Formats: sequence, structure tokens, C-alpha cells
Amino acid sequence: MASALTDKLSRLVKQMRGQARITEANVQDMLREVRMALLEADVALPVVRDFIARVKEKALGQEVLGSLKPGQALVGIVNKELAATMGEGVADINLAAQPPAVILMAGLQGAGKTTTTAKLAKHLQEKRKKKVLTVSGDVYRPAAIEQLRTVTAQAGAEWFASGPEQKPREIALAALDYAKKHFFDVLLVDTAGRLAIDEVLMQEIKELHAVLNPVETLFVVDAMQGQDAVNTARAFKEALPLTGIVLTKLDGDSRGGAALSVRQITGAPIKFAGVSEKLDGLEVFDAERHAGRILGMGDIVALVEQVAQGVDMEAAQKLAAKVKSGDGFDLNDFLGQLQQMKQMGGLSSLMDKLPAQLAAKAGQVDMGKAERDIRRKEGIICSMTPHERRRPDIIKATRKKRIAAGAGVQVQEVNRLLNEFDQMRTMMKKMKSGGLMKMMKKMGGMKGMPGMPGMPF
Ligand SMILES: Nc1nc2c(ncn2[C@@H]2O[C@H](COP(=O)(O)OP(=O)(O)OP(=O)(O)O)[C@@H](O)[C@H]2O)c(=O)[nH]1
Repeated sequence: MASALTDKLSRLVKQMRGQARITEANVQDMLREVRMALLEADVALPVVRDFIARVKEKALGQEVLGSLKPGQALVGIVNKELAATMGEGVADINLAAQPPAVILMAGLQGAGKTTTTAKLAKHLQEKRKKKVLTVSGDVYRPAAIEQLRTVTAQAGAEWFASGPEQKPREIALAALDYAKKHFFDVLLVDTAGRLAIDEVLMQEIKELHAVLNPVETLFVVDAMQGQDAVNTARAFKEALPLTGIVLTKLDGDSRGGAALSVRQITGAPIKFAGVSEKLDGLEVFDAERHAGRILGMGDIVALVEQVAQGVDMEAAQKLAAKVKSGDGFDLNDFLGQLQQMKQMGGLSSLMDKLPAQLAAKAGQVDMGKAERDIRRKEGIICSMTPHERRRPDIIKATRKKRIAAGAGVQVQEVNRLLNEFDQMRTMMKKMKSGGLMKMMKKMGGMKGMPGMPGMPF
């Protein structure tokens, strides 16, 4: 689905080539695709309408400067507006209150409140060095109280006992009193959830809010909830002065459109994202990255530009011609490719701009290690004489030792590089004419974009 959208947008970007500004006529098709993308990402319809209207207003008549085409500029506007709507920058937990700072967790059953409570306890203890107490106000399900006890212990925080025979208000007051007497910095209050919004539940949580006077009232919402997120968010907003949102289960398949809906309906900032069931699976919400996820295409404009600037297409063409004419591919070419990768801003910076789905795949690769590997390879080649670079087959064992010492690596690494180079040269010799450029384009990975140089490993 995401790549289909990317293809469509790339096609439209091409169609809009040569037009100097965004106009009513050329923007229609593009906005239709964006609208579809948002609906497919499960953003609620009224929110989509509103959003599209805002983007249109911002885009119309805008001059398209520099090398950007109107289509690319529009994608940029959409991305920016999405990120702005979901809240720019980061918003950590506010603890500015007379201790204990109370944090009230609200949300439907199964949204991930209990898990998030423990994740927050861990975050506040480890990152902000706070002494944290948790308590469950869920008097309807003893299992929920037990669950909080278990996960709180895993988080290394303290849990305050409560029981199904108590009233939530009683529990809250007792926990508050205990937290004060024992000098806790933070009291995290987990609450009962229901499968759907329920008047009794809303009354109860309102009462808890009044008793506790929390500094943060966090609305926990499942990113997979889709269109329903709007109704849930509206009901909680009407009942409580929400101060923040935690979007859970972002590690799932959903494109996370709920973020946009919930943010727009409640007006509260999205503070955290839950990205796994584990207690360290809590991240500070990154609106820009999430905008890319919703559109399913990463920061394509930036990627297009970065790649276009970094790749010396002329050098790539020369290389292709060389292979084609049978002149051979030597270690200087190999070095050139390594340097081009560096020019493009490094692997990790490219990674940040990939569409979510691709980034997840690429994320399995250790980028830091890959970058160090590139630097080591560069060091080895630079320790060789120009003649050795052209004819690596003449390098004898004694020279290998010297080269390794010059690059500050083990001899095995020199051997590994020479083997890799050998394999690559064999592969290139086999390639039919024009194959290299095709391969480069393929490795660029996205239609409508200039190809990236073939990665030499
Ligand atoms: N993959 C993933 N699973 C999560 C995340 N957060 C919570 N879960 C899972 O979602 C399920 C429900 O989470 P709970 O924390 O029990 O939800 P709750 O809102 O407290 O539910 P009640 O206690 O029943 O009201 C559990 O299986 C969690 O492990 C997340 O960020 N990612």
C-alpha cells in the first residue's frame, strides 16, 4: 500500500515537472492521493477534510524555488503540516508540582495503560532519577492489579497495594498519603478501562482526577484503533483536562493515523510512543518521523535532494562505461564508491529518511558498524600504492602486512577486502552492457529518483 502511494506520488511529481508554481489545477490529483493515503492510514474523515483544506490553502500559489518541482514541494508541505499538526518538537513528562507529582493514566481497556504505566515508571526512574510509586485504581479486575504489581517490579519501582473491595477514591487517597510520607517524587495512577466508553467509568475517573489533582493526565490510545479513536478521544477530552497522549503499539502494522485524529480532537500533545510490549519500548514521540509513517513514504523530498547532491552522476556514468568497455574495475573505483556513500551524508542519515517499512528492514543492519566498516576499507585502500590499487593481484604477503599496519587493521581485514573486491569484479565482468546503471537505479530503490551508486558490499 505504502509503495503504491509512493509510486503514484512519484508519477504525479513527474507530471508536474516544468511547472513553476502550485496551482488549483495541478494540485488536485496530488491532494486526492494524499487524502487516500490519510484514509488508508485510518485518519478519521473529518480530520482528513480539515487537513487537506489547510494544505491546499498553504500550497496554492506558492512559488517553487530551487531545484524542487511543484510535486516535491507539495509533498514537503504535506509532510510539514502533518508534523506541525501532531506537534513539533518533543514534550517530556511535566513534573513541576509539589512532590509527589501525580500522573493519571486514562484510556480504554487493552489500550496499554498498565504496560505504559510501568514503562513510564522505568523511564522516570532511570532517565530522570525519580523515586516512583504506582497504584491501580482498577477495582473491577483483580488481575489488572496483579499485572501492575508484576510490571512495576520489573520496572524497579514500588507498587502500592489496592484491592477490589475498595473504592477507587479511597485507594487514591491512601496511595497519595503513602507517597507523601515516603518521599516519592512521582505517583503513577493506573485506572480501570472498559471496552467502550461508559458513563459510570467516566464519572469515576473524573472523581479520581478531582481527588488527585494530577500534574499530568495522559490519554493512552492504541495506534491500531483507527477511525474509532476519534470517538474515544472526544469522550475522554470531555471528561478530563488531558495534558498528553501516549500512542501505543506503534510497532504494529498500522500506519498510525490515529495520532493525527487524537491530536486534533484533544489538542493535547503526543508525548510518547509505545513501540514494544517490553518495558523499554517507550520512545519520545517524533512528529516528523510519524508524518512520514502516515504517508508511508518517509521524507522523500529530503531523500531525493540528498541523493541528487551526493551522487556524482558523471562519475557513475564513467564507471559504467569502463565496465562496459572491458577496461576493468580497480580499487580506485571501489574507493570512489565508498567516498560517494560518505558524501551522501552517511548511511544513518539516509536511513532516517527512508519510508517506515524500508527503514524497519534496514534497521536490522547495524548502521554504526557499517559506517565504521566503510572507513576501515577506505583506510586500507589508501595505504596501497596507486599501482597496487590498479593491480591488486600483485600484492604479496609482506605488503599486505605493511598495508594493514598503515591502516591500523589486522591482515585478515586486508584479505577480506581483496576477496570482496575480487568477487565484485567477477560479478561486474559478467554483467551485460548497461547492467551497472540498471543495478544502480534498482539500488536507489524508488522510482522517479536518481539511482544511488551500487553499494560495494
Ligand atoms: N506490541 C505492543 N504491545 C503493547 C504495547 N503496549 C501494550 N501492549 C500490549 O497490549 C496488551 C494490553 O496492554 P495492557 O497494558 O494490559 O492494557 P490496559 O490498557 O492496561 O488494559 P486493562 O488493564 O485491561 O484496562 C498487552 O498484551 C500488552 O503487552 C506496545 O507499545 N506494543
